[in-house]
Amino acid sequence: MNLYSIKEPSFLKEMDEEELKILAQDIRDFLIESCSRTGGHIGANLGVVELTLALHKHFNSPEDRLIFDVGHQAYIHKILTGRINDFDSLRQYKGLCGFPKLRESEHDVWEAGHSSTSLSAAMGIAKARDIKGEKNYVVPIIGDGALTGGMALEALNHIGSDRTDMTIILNDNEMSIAPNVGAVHNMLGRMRTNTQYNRVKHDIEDFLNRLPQVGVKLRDMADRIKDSMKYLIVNGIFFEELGIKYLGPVDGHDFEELSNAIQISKDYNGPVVIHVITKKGKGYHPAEDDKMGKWHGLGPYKIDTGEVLGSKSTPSWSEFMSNTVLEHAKSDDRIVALTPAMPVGSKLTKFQNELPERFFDVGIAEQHAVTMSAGLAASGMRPYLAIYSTFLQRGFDQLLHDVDRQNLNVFIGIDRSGLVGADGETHQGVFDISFITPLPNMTLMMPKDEIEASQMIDLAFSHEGPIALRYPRGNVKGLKQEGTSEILEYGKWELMAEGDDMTIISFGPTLDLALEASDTLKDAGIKAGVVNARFLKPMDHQMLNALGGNGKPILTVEESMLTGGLGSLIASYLADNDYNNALHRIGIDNEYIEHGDVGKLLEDIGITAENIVLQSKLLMERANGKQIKN
Ligand SMILES: Cc1ncc(C[n+]2csc(CCOP(=O)(O)OP(=O)(O)O)c2C)c(N)n1
Ligand SMILES: CC(=O)[C@@H](O)[C@H](O)COP(=O)(O)O
Ligand SMILES: [Mg+2]
Repeated sequence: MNLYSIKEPSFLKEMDEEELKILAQDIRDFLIESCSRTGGHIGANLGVVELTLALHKHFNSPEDRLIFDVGHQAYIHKILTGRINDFDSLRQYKGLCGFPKLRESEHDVWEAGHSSTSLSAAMGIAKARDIKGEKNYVVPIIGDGALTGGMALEALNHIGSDRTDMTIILNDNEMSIAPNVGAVHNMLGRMRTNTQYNRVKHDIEDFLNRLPQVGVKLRDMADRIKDSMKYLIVNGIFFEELGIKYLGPVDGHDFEELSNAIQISKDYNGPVVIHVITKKGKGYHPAEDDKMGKWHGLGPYKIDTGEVLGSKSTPSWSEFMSNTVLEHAKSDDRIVALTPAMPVGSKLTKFQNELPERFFDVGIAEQHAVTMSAGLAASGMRPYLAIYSTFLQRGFDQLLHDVDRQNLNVFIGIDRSGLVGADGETHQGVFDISFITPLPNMTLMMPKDEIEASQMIDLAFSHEGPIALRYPRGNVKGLKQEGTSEILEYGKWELMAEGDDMTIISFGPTLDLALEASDTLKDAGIKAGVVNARFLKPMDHQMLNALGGNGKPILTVEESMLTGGLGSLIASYLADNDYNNALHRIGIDNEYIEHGDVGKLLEDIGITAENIVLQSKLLMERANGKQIKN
């Protein structure tokens, strides 16, 4: 069939297995080709082609609610709900979102991006259904990786005890981004291989069902025998004991098996989990053979070779950070490294290979990772926790309650700080400054380049108390470290350009824009100094007193939320100390920033050299009451 003519999924109801197989192949071919140009989460999607077709065949979306955990595997769902023509713009500026998006389709009933939310969402949606007396199926689709997240386990605890009617699809491909880890993963492994147990269980149930109805007593006894035998033979005992009916394992690439399991679940009154076994990357060799998580999500690639296009010549920030930390760890055996399921993205695999006994991938468990770091520090270790800014949001209470309050020596590498681009509003790393700076004991830094980052890492490992270093997605500048590293003075900002008329204060990558703007402003006769506010906490009060004292206008620039950001902190400091410099802040003003090319997003927000120039002139006019020449 012509994929481009699909408007909604009801046509699937009429399709037989052979037709479905052909459609599955067409969708795979489309995804491999389309993602080769745009990039995207190709691996996860190739694994759920048959599963998504089966779900849309047997359930009636949108009345039945399909809730995708993380949401990175919803491309087939998007195709089946009439969005194939938008795939050229996948994850691009103003284009199709890489995750379910309420405004894109009535079939997207839940937005995500962060993992392990689907079961709690399903519980809320199912409860609302029951209270309102509606009749529909609620179907969360959760991966084996996402199932290890605390929220998912909290939700199972509730769903099982409440016996709320829903069909949980557990998509088990043995992979998180990297190979999945942990005891839940090991347990799923045992369930996967227990097909024999399943057969025995089925035979016993069959035997009991055939027993003549010779009285309640015998029937009760038979049930009890069956219950006690469960411990020996029933697969999925974990779910069954929680009160959730287990069906599986089911081959997720076999339409007949999928159909049978879904039909049984629909007839069952109460929560059911269907354990579906799939192969990540199915049908495309480079992705199918990938054991390292490279094909989980990536940029454009060559289809025939699987070569990823557009690789950079300098190391990524993640690689630089993790390898520098590894060098420290080699000479200090108190240093350990932790990651919540992101060894690939945070580039900790070298650390993992070289010092495996001091490396912990704790799975999708940010809260646990933060508190475990605190525990390590409480026992004299020097933990380094690499965590994406967006995922640290999950661990905020742990950062406050366990790390900061106890003033422990935890070093946090805040990866993907600032805008991340293609993943969009669920993943932008723009809130951490606002939620970290109120914590009394924290130190928070962001370097302008890798040389400064090196100095900050030195400082972090000798610092007493919690300390965090933000670094962006993308690559380091490729600067050469000359001689021995200079020692960074704690809490000191850096004057990068002199200028008597006004001061631009920024930090991290946006400093380059500030320097460029300062140069341009000279043509308009404005001498703008540039300050590198590399310590976001504590701020450099000596420098601020000097700037406050000279009374000249101050412009702040940050790739971060304005509320609680550096500009706000400076404004508060100036006001609290009776300085009345004219001030303007450039940053993100109370909105979520969607997906797209970071350059374009920065332009929209006004984080460009041109806008810094413009705002500087306006600020100078405001302060001096006279117009500046263009
Ligand atoms: C809270 C949170 N932590 C980490 C991530 C990063 N992440 C995205 S997908 C993924 C792996 C999910 O594995 P699984 O649920 O098994 O899905 P699969 O990709 O295997 O289909 C991870 C760790 C995230 N999205 N949210
Ligand atoms: C869906 C998700 O959370 C991850 O797959 C994320 O897209 C990874 O981002 P990076 O590509 O920046 O590692
Ligand atoms: Mg998985």
